[in-house]
Amino acid sequence: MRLSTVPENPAEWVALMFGQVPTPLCDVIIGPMLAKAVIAASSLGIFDALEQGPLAAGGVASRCETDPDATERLLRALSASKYLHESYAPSPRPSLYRLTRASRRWLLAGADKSLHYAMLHRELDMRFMEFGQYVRTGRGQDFHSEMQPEDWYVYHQGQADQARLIAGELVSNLRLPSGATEMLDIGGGHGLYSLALCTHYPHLHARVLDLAIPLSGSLERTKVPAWNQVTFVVADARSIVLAPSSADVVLIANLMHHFDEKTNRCLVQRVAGALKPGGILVAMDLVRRPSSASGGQITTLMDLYFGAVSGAQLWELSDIRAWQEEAGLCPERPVSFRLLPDCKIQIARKPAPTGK
Ligand SMILES: C[S@@+](CC[C@H](N)C(=O)[O-])C[C@H]1O[C@@H](n2cnc3c(N)ncnc32)[C@H](O)[C@@H]1O
Repeated sequence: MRLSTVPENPAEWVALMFGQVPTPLCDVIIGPMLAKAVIAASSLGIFDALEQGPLAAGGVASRCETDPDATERLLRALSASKYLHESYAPSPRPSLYRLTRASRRWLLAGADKSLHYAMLHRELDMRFMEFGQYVRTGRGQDFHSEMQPEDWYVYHQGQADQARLIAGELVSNLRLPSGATEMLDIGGGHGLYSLALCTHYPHLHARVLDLAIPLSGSLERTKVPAWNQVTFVVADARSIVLAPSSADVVLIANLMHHFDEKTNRCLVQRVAGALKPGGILVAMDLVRRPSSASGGQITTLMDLYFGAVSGAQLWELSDIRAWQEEAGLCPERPVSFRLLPDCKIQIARKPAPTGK
């Protein structure tokens, strides 16, 4: 999938066909403004204000405690961009605005598949997108050490929103070693993958290791019994000592793209030592395609982004498999996520000792 300029009438369609539309202007003017408008609407509670039904701009403004005229501009921009429907009424009656199906599904803070915090997370990302500086110098920033304490909440919650969409698919693609009880979730942040696995495997206990742990209560931990099987530990994956032969399963999800090759190779080596014989390392990440010729707008931009924010990159599947093999693990066939095929699950098993 990729973003592109979509014509709205036959004249625009013809102009686009004949290369007469200045598409770069659409990308750099419309793209950032739309992103900022959706993020602002999410943070101001505009979508939530419309949850119970249509409202005029004045009604939205009074619920969100915002300026009525400015709110109307935002509502009109969101309607033109298909985030809301506007029912136009000739003056003096005000237009009414209501949620589209996509906004109701993805943008209400309380929706099952809410991406509310994933939207706010993007504001945080934008602070680090110094692509020009990165490309000039080749040096990335250090996103995790430069975040402010208040940023961590949005970061963990935003990552959690994304994880909720695919945690079920991750679980259905894993077969844990029989009798598995110990899991490490390295860079596990919000811990939702651990929770999903502990729900599925009631005898599993997961330890989530991360630079910062989510605030208790932020993920409604008390309501779900399997949270009792999950513990959070503040740890740096680059240096933490992992007890030998202590884990049945180690998950490294969306962390390798923040590390350079040497760090990843060393991490996989230490993980291999920490696995029990027959245990598995589950590496899950967006991967780089060998060439951008086959598309991949999402992955190539993310690759640039991780370079700029962490001085690292998306890795090719072959890199991850090579680190696993070098560590004495046996990589299995990779699995792709249904809706995001460039996100892969690469499992590798530690061989059990062969009997004499
Ligand atoms: C992109 S998030 C992924 C979170 C979660 N694993 C997921 O897939 O949704 C990367 C996580 O790795 C953590 N992290 C980054 N560097 C780390 C390090 N050196 N040691 C431990 N955790 C780290 C971050 O704090 C963050 O929670």
